[in-house]
Amino acid sequence: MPKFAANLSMLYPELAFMDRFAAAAADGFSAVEYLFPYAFSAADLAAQLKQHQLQQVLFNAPPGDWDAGERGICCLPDRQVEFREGFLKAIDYAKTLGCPRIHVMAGLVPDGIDPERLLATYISNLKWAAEQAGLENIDVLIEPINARDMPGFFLHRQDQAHEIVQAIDAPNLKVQMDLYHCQISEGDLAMKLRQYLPTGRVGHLQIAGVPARHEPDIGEVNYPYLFALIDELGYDGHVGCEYRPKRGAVADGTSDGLGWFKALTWH
Ligand SMILES: O=C(O)C(=O)[C@H](O)CO
Ligand SMILES: [Mg+2]
Repeated sequence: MPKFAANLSMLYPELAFMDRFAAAAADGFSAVEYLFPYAFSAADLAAQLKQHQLQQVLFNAPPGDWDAGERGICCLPDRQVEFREGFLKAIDYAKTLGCPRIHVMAGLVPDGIDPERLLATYISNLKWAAEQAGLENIDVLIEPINARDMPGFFLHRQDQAHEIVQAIDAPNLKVQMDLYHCQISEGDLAMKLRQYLPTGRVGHLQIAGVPARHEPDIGEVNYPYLFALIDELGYDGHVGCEYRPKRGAVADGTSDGLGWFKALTWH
C-alpha cells in the first residue's frame, strides 16, 4: 500500500492550522504536506512535526500574491527577482523542516506576453531553482493543474510537464502528478501512471475524489485499483491526500471521512 501524507491546507478545516498536526497523527498519518508555511516560523512548524512524529514531505514556494489571485510567478518575466528570493526562502524552510521537496507553481498566463518568453522564463527559473535546491539535496516539483479549477494556469498536462523536465534534465527536477487534476484534464489514469512512474521523473503523487475534490472514495475514480498499480510500479514516495472533506469544517468532519484510509492502513 502506498504511504499517505495528510495535506494540512485542505484536511482538518475544522481546526486551527497548528492543531492539524496532532489531528493527522491521531488519525494514523506519519507524513504531512501543505501549501505554504510562511505565516509561521519554521521552528514552530518543526516543533509540531517533532512532537507528533510526523515527516514533512512537501510544501510550495511563495506563489506571489495568493489573496489577489496569483498562482505562482515562475513563468512571469517581470517577477524573476521575486521568484528567486522566494525560492531561497523556501529552501531555508525546507532545511529546518527536513522537507525533501518544494513545489513551484508556474503562474497564470498574463495577457499580451509572447508565450515563448513565458516558457523561456519558466525554464530559466526552474534550472536555477533545481541548481540551488540540489545543493541541499532537495527536489523541485512542477504540477499540471486542471483548467476548470485554475483557468489560465501555465501548466495543464502531464506531457507538457514531462517535456519541460526532460528538456532541463536536472536530476532533482520532477513532476508532481496530482491524479485529481490529471483525471479532469486528460483521464486514462492507469495508463498515465504506467507511462510516467517508470521514468523516475514523478517526484510526488496527490489524490482526491473527482469531480468534487472530496474524499477519494467519493466519485468516479477507482482509487483502490490505482493504489495497487502504484505499488506494482514500485513507486516508493508519498501520496498526498489533497481533498476537501465532504462534511466540511464540522467537528470530526475530516476524521469521519477517513474510513477509506483506515481500511487500507489499520490492521
Ligand atoms: O492545487 C493543487 O493541486 C496543488 O497541489 C497546489 O499546490 C496548490 O494549488
Ligand atoms: Mg495538487
